[in-house]
Amino acid sequence: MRYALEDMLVTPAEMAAIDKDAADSGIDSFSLMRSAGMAVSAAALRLFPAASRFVVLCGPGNNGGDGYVAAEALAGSGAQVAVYALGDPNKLRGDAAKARSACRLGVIDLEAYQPQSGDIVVDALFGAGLARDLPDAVQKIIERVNASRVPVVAVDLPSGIDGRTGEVRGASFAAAHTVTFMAAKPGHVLMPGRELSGTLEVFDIGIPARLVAARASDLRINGPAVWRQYSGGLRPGTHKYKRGHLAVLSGGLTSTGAARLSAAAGLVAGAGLVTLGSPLEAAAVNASHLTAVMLKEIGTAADLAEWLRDKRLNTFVLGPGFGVGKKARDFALMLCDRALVLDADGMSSFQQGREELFQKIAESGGQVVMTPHEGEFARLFPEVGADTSLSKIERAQVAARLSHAVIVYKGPDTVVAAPSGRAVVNVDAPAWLATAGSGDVLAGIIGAHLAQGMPAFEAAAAAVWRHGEAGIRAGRTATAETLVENISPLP
Ligand SMILES: NC(=O)C1=CN([C@@H]2O[C@H](COP(=O)(O)OP(=O)(O)OC[C@H]3O[C@@H](n4cnc5c(N)ncnc54)[C@H](OP(=O)(O)O)[C@@H]3O)[C@@H](O)[C@H]2O)[C@H](O)CC1
Ligand SMILES: [K+]
Repeated sequence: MRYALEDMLVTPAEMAAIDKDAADSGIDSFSLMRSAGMAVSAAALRLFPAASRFVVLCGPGNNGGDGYVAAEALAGSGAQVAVYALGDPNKLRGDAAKARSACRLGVIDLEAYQPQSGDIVVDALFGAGLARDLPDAVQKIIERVNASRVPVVAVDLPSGIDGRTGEVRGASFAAAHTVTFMAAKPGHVLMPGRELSGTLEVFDIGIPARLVAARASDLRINGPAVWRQYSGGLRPGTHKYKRGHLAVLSGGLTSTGAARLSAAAGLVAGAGLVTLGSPLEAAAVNASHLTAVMLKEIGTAADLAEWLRDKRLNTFVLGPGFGVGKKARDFALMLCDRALVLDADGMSSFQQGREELFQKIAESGGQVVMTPHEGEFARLFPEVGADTSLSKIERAQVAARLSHAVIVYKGPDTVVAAPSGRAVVNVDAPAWLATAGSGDVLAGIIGAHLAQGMPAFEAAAAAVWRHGEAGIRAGRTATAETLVENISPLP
């Protein structure tokens, strides 16, 4: 069996258990620290060959231990190196104490460090063991370094980033590059940790991949490896190939554009047929803008019930521009037993009465995907949104469990979570993807995948990835329309 470490996400607690398993299996933990420190030294030399001086900042734990190994290796390569330590280096324990005594350089107190032009900082203050907010004195040093614009190479994580949540604990270095070990951590992919980590290098220090995989939960970086086994069946010529019929429900006369964007995206993303269900008052305006997308008059719950007698109608998008209120609630409850993307107003309509929706989803066994951004998430799951002890991944997992739906928790670090706890974090979205109508396009792509028979989790994860790729292709001046034009085939 092959374990793909490249897309795995491992929490600091899981990593600590993996370290222990490695030691229990007879692997020498100091040799792991040596590999870690050597990798950091190699990265620093590779990225900054013209540095006048490497300044290694060492903390009180094993992250500091990696720093002493790196400092010794940098000095051994002929570079100028200075080491500054937090706390008394004589109090280091275990492997970190060993690394300190194998380093021939003198150590200066951390607070004395004044960044100079030409310095490259190697940040080995805190890594996976950061347990609380940083002390004020350390925050001051970090702010001093950040203000000086001296480049920082972080060991494992930029000090101050919580590896589980990506949150800043008081202050954090803004690293140019981070070298982490064996697998990326949630803190490297969740904001603001992702931005503050700079470029990320995952270095294999020699822990067998099977030990990592044995402790890792079902948490991944989103990419084709997560859903390729299903996208293969979507290609013309394969025996599973079907294109499905996607239905998108339009809002009233003055808010029809959002649903048309979803419909257009659904068609480009591969749904065989797309029908816009429109209230009569908006039928003319919709008709004047549609060509390949079909139009059907759906104004009332009775119209919808009649339409639903056609069991081939397997997938719906409800929410974009639809309007908040009873009609949206009634429609959503009628659609829970089909594949349903509940977006925007479709979700906001359940700020009150969500229990009925969640129960219906659980009972119907349909494939429901909900796509909240931060504000919608807080409306639908206020108690989860307000729990600051949880990471964004954990909030999405709790919401998925509560609602029985697949949750696409949108943002620059979109998380897709299933009720089972399975989750992916998306990392390919460019900043300019946050443009008006972008969410409507995403809802349409998810709908297209569901219509083609992809399971809800994979349909959502693949859509989020494809939406990000469309953003990259559309470039900085992307609009919702150009996003649709730039949806490319699924890999
Ligand atoms: N397999 C691997 O990934 C390997 C990783 N290595 C490196 O080891 C670190 C993790 O080492 P650890 O000792 O567990 O943790 P840290 O060095 O990050 O920090 C622990 C010490 O820091 C103190 N601490 C924690 N938070 C604070 C804070 N806010 N303010 C002050 N001090 C803090 C903590 O003290 P406690 O009182 O909480 O015990 C510890 O003294 C990993 O990141 C890698 O770099 C190995 O080298 C190789 C294997
Ligand atoms: K660090």
